[in-house]
Amino acid sequence: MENDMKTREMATGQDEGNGTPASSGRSFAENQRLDREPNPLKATARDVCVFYGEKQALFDVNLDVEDRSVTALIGPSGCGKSTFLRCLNRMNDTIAGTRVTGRIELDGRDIYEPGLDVVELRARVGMVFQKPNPFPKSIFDNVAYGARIHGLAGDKSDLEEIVSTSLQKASLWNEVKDRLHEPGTGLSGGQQQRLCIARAIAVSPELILMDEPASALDPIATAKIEELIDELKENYCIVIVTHSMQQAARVSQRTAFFHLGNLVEVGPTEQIFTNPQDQRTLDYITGRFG
Ligand SMILES: Nc1ncnc2c1ncn2[C@@H]1O[C@H](COP(=O)(O)OP(=O)(O)OP(=O)(O)O)[C@@H](O)[C@H]1O
Repeated sequence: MENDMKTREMATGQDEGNGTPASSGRSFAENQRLDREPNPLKATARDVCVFYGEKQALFDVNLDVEDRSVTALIGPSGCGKSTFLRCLNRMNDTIAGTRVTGRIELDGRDIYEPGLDVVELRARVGMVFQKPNPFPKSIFDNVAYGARIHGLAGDKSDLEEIVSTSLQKASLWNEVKDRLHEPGTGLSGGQQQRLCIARAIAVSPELILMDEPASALDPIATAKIEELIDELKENYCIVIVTHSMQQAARVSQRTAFFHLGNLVEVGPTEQIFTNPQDQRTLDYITGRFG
């Protein structure tokens, strides 16, 4: 009971020294209702193991990812959160000596099946990294980049439409509409991260992976990204790696706790933070390790 209260306090509280408000002004309970209907599954992982050369980084991970909701991956440093995230769009393929076993399906289709077009997969599964990484191009060209490569725009006005819609969805349009041809790298860190989200959205992904998307940002920019995640979940499936348990509690509906390469526990976020079933989860969320 004491632990319950402590963990509830941790999850609902604000980041120490950060002061980030709860996203969209909604209460913790409203955001993570335990009684909400589960959404259909977007992705499933079954018995997923990852090896970097001889070293095994993930052990038999089984995880269901619901559509139109946010799944947070939490756990101590080195537990395999980013490794798992990268499995979902086969980014691990780009690291020499990496081997993935098991099965990962997106909409019921094995994403590791021979012959699958990885470029197309990465358009369906967008990624936003810890450090904003705009291309050294204009704001417009950053967002237009993927649409051009994938031939999504029939003509110039189609492309302009894609760029403006994506910037609007990323809550950046009003700040940049008069400077679309200035360099993306000239924006603030928070704006750059929203530009990267707009770039990801521009190719109409179904799943968006975010690897600590706010960890390089100040509290105000962090709050904007959290609000944006909250809005995006209405139309997209989002999986986010975060070191901040408060952030996981604010933005996610489901939370998965990793430890030493194992997925220890996954469930509704409120349950994970108030009534975890595994002692390791409890130890982590009460700050005993990590
Ligand atoms: N490219 C790589 N080559 C070899 N080992 C790696 C590589 N990337 C990650 N690892 C190892 O795999 C394990 C899981 O790493 P991973 O980055 O997935 O953890 P994480 O939970 O995301 O950590 P953090 O929270 O610190 O980012 C760690 O032991 C790490 O050292």
